[in-house]
Order: sequence, then structure tokens, then C-alpha cells
Amino acid sequence: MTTENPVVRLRGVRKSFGDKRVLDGIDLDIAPGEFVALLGPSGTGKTTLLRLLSGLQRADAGTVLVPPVRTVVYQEPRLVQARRVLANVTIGQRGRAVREPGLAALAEVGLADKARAWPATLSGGEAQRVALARALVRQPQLLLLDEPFAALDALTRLQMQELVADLCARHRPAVLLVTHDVDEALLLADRAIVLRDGGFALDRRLDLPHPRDRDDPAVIAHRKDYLSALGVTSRPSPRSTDEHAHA
Ligand SMILES: Nc1ncnc2c1ncn2[C@@H]1O[C@H](COP(=O)(O)OP(=O)(O)OP(=O)(O)O)[C@@H](O)[C@H]1O
Repeated sequence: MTTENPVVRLRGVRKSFGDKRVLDGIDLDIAPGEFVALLGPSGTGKTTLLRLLSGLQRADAGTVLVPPVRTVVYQEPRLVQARRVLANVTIGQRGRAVREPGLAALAEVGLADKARAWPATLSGGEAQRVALARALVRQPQLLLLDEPFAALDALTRLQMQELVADLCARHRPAVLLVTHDVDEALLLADRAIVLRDGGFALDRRLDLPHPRDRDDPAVIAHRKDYLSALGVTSRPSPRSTDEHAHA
């Protein structure tokens, strides 16, 4: 999929580890403000692709064009335990003008009252909100999310997904979300890609209104195609299985 004036442009990107070729000629454009979900079986190179975009890893061949301000949220919050919450949000930023934006970012993630708290006193979900505030306060043109909800319990995960959807709709960074969860991709993303065998097995825009309903027939149809591209046989969603179990 080509895009005019993309914020990310990859052309012919290759990456191998030893004799294992992980990325085999990737072309990818991401438009400003576009929310892209990246799915793929374990070990197919999703994190490798994200690391190329973050600048933590170099491609063996091809071109990687990314914007200057990029931030990453990982599966674990990676907070500095010896610093209070606000200092974690503004960490690495210089000048006196970082306090107010830091507080505003904390308010946006619902943690205005935790600015002076120590990371060790936060719940897992709260710590991940701090990580999100830290990523947003820099006003990134590209926000990289590496399975940011994977370690959270189911209810917290749903709340965090909604929060991320709201914040991205408000701030409009381009987003690359690495996830194993097809429903997460279908509920959040403007576009979802399946990475498999070094290339994109499926790359499709999801022109569906928000908020989305996992039982919407259009979502169900996409789910079937994505599961099939992932090599998984389609099955009823966990929710409908529960309903049957309780019927
Ligand atoms: N620094 C490295 N050195 C050697 N091999 C690596 C390195 N980083 C990744 N790999 C290998 O490259 C392949 C892709 O890894 P990557 O972490 O990108 O996959 P992934 O799709 O993100 O996997 P998962 O879904 O399990 O997190 C794997 O086989 C992995 O073992």
C-alpha cells in the first residue's frame, strides 16, 4: 500500500540473524495519524520490524525513513524505581518547561494524583499508564507499541485499549501496534497487517466506524480472514463461547 507524504517509508527492507532471514524485502508506508496493527505468528519478526522503526536495530538492506520524534511503549512499563512518577514521565527531557506538560500527560491517563508517587506503589495497569504518559508527552510523530497490553489482566486490558484509542484519536500520532490479539487489532486499528514468512500475508484497511463491536458482521468477516492469514482455523469468539457455556 503506497501513501502520499508518509511519515514512515520502508523499501526493500531485509534483516537476517545468522542464516535466518526474518524480513525479506519489506515495503511499508504509514500515513500521518494512521493506526497500524502488526500481527503475526510468534518469531516472525514483528519486534524486529518495530526495532528498525525505533532505530534500535539497523536493516541489512533497503531504506528506512522514519520521523525524528518516535517513542516506544513496551509490554512492561520500564519505570525508573528511584524516581517519582512525574520524574519518570519527563525523564530525559531538558528545561524547566517539562513539568506542566508532564502533569497534563498524567492527567490525560487518569493519574493526576500520582505525580509524587513512587513506581513501586503503582498497580501494573497504573505503571503502564505512566509509560503511556511518558511516550505521549514527547508528542511523537510515530508511537511504537510493542504488545503494551499483553501483561495486563483482561479488564485492565480493555480499559487500556480504550484509553489508547482515545489518546491516539486526540493526538493523532502515526501508530504501529505489535500484537498477538486479532480482536485488539480489529477494534483499534485503521489498518492491520499480518507478517509471515518474511513478508506481508495480509495488509488491509479497516474502514469501520468507532467504537467497534466485536460481534459486528463486518468485524467477524475480517476476523475470519486474519485468522486464516495467521494460519489459525476460525472459531467462535471467546465471548460467544462463554455465552454458550452459561446458556
Ligand atoms: N538479536 C537477535 N539475535 C539473534 N536472533 C534474533 C535477534 N532478535 C530476534 N531474533 C530472531 O529473529 C526472529 C524474529 O524475532 P522477533 O522478536 O522479531 O519476532 P516476533 O514476531 O516479535 O516474536 P514474538 O511474537 O514471539 O514476540 C526470531 O527467530 C528470533 O529468535
